Amino acid sequence: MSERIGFITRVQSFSACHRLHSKSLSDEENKRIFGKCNNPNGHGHNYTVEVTVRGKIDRNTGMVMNLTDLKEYIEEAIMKPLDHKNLDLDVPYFADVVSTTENLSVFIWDSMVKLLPPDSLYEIKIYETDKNIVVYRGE
Ligand SMILES: Nc1nc2c(c(=O)[nH]1)N=C([C@H](O)[C@H](O)COP(=O)(O)OP(=O)(O)OP(=O)(O)O)CN2
Ligand SMILES: [Zn+2]
Repeated sequence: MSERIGFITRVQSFSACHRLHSKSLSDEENKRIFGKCNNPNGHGHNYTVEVTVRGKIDRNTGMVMNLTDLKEYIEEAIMKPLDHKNLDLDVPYFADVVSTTENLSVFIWDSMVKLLPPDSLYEIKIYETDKNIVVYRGE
């Protein structure tokens, strides 16, 4: 039988607060562009992240990857740096990067890719709210 390619996804939720504010824009521009999300004292989200890994379904184990290993990588790359944090103040990456969900997806991609086997990370999908969803595939 030829090799089969599978996709596995693990879902993880975390809570964090942030403020959408760009240091390269004036206060007026920040207020105009980001509106209520530019509130000086920030606001919070219960984020849900889907991490999808692509790979060969191993003939011996029947797995693309052991989901128990994926769970540990997610703990390192997502939960430890982000859960119950102020993204802008607690995560050095966001000191000069606006903490939009697009940029958060890039941060998570860059963190996950360091832990996973080469070329295995397929997609990071983040639900910032029930209605606001961002997908990043490393491009
Ligand atoms: N392209 C992006 N636009 C916005 C982002 C983002 O990350 N990328 N983020 C925000 C705010 O941080 C915030 O998430 C918006 O929340 P809110 O408007 O409350 O969310 P909903 O649209 O789901 O709420 P409803 O008011 O119920 O529609 C803004 N833009
Ligand atoms: Zn927000």
